[in-house]
Amino acid sequence: MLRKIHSLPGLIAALLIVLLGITGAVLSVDPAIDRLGTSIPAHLSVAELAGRVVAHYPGAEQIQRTPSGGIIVYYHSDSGAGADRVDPQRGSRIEPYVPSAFSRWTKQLHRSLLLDTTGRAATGITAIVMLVLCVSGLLLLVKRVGGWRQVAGPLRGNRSQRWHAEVGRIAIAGLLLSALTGTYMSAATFSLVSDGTQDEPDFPAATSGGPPAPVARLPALVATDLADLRELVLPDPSDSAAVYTLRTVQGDGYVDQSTGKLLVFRAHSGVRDTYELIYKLHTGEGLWWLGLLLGLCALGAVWLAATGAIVWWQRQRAKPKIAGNSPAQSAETLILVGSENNSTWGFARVLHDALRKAGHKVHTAPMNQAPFQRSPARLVFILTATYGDGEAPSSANQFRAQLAQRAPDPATKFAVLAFGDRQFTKFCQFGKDVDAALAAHGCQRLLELTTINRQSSQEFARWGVAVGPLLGLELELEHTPAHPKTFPLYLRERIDYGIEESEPTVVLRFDAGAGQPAGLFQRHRLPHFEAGDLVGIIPPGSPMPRFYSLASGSRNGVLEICVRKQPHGVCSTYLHGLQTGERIDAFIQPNPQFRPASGKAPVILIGAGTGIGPLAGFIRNNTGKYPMYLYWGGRNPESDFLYEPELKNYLADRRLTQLHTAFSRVHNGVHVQTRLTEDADNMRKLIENGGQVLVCGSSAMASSVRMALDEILAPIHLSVLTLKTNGRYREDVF
Ligand SMILES: Cc1cc2nc3c(=O)[nH]c(=O)nc-3n(C[C@H](O)[C@H](O)[C@H](O)COP(=O)(O)O)c2cc1C
Repeated sequence: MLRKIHSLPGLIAALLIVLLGITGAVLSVDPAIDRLGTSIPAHLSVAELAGRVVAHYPGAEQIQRTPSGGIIVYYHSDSGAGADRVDPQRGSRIEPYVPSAFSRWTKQLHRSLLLDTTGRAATGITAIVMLVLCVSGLLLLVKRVGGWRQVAGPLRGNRSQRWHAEVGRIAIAGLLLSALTGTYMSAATFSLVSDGTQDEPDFPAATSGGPPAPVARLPALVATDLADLRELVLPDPSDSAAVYTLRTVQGDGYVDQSTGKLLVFRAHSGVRDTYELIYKLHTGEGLWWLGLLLGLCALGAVWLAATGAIVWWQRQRAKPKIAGNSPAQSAETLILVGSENNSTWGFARVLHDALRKAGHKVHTAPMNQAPFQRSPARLVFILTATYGDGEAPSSANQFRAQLAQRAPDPATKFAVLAFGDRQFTKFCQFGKDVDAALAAHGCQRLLELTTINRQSSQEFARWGVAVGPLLGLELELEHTPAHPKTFPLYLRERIDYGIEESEPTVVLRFDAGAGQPAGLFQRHRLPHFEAGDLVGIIPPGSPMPRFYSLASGSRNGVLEICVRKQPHGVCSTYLHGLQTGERIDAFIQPNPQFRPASGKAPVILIGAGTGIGPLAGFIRNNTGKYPMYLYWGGRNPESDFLYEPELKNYLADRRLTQLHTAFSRVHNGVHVQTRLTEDADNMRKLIENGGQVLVCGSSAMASSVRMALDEILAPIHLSVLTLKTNGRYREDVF
């Protein structure tokens, strides 16, 4: 619902938001330019200024002070009427005052789209839409990150989602201010609220009628500071009944031209002061720095409209399209889906199709629409993502409450397939909660809960292999989530390890094929990537990409991965068989969470086996020589000390501060977690100094490391969970 409130009005008003954003940003520069060309004298009275101006302009009719402090004189002379910007110190001309036609046009476009009343109404409605977008966007952001406390924390999601949320949270205050003030000003334009400008003072009933005194000596003007002046309208000297009209920040009045007394004065009402404050806060007039900030936020609105449209389109593309969905009333099997960004639906569709092909009558629906009461189905598959910080995704946020009221028949068998990301502290938490809730209602598990990390096609296929026999079927579940366009890579170099241990591991270095003939629009250039990102490689004969952590960044000129040959592994066997010069097809999947934080705090890198790849990449790119400590576990130093020569060079040139290795297949062999425990004092010191931990390797190794570190950190009242919550513990686990 919240998402609909955010995306629908956003999409409808997107073009107007873009237009108002651009024109608002252009206009925001005016106050700063105006302020730049203005010198503001301290403690000058209106009388002094007017005296100086009149000396240079005997035909002066009006003196105006702009919100930025500039002084404009409107006058008539023998050559006609004119307006000049004047120097307040001398009263002499600086330059003719010619308001910019472009600026006026932009203002009209911003206020009324050059369409008069209809346009004003449209911009007013856009301001209200902006208000709705700001509030709903903020609530969505809070939901996304898992609570108000995490609002400033790291953002997750694909690139467009992250950019949308990142710019949104930076610009929200400015956009909210612009939207609120814009809405109020529109309401004032249509007299829905008062702006207080109608409260004019009454013209004085009588004046002294005496001869005009020099303006510089009129007491009411001597008593008015120039900083308070808005406008002084000078009287016609030939009319003895005429008066000065004085408009100031505090109010408006009339001054006798002979006695200089304030004949009438009417202070501005609270309504008027409020309107003027709102006007100032919207335009930045008189607050040039605020104007510039609001201008940047207005550009942010343009960016948000563009990225918001992309995010919406991506979500539409991934929307569920389930063919042959049996009615719930006749279905034998239910597939219930919990999803936020729709990718889980792709997996659900593959399961649906496979079961249908095997003759099952399947009904697939969002978890919030679980038809337990309407359906005779006694087999339920739950495929659900986790969102926020361990919470339900939007299509499942009512599920547990509904379960309490309308639970499935206890004879129902169920299996939960939980989608998540190991980078989160609460990995697949919602799936785990649902699994426990169904069991608590007496339903039987068909299979233990299975987790799928980062939409892994392989893990999904393995789950199919496990589920199939329980249903008396052979379930071949092949699903490849949409991936970016691939690019060719050519093997430039390979370094083989582990042959003696019969555990072949190879470091492969690819380039973009500088020596290959280029097509018309082809460039032999690697796309941008960083060490720690993932490369998806599509082996021949399988549409499923396999992901490998990158050991280099594109700035290193090569794409480097470290691959261990897996028994029966389709892709690892393919990669191990590659000869230099051969081509593969690949794409990059950014993994921005897995990077060393910039700065001087120590970085503790922990890995085993091929997990050294991205860690070696981080050290290679540590050109600032910040403290980096590597703890790495291998099998045998003779055969599989991966990156040995490079690591020695990094130690020598201080890109690496300390290297701790652990080998398991030697006399008294140990694993990497043992090294950590041996070095516990050092480890505690590094963490107390703000250290960050990056772990890469198998999930078994990562879990042993977590246990060892929890023990090491207990005396200083810290834990892996606390470090994870603070973004100081990151894992890349396979
Ligand atoms: C903002 C955000 C928050 C997430 N929070 C969690 C989480 O707390 N635990 C977890 O295991 N996965 C989390 N994930 C990962 C998703 O569950 C995972 O990417 C899932 O495959 C997305 O499925 P969907 O596209 O159907 O929503 C989060 C993803 C995003 C974008």
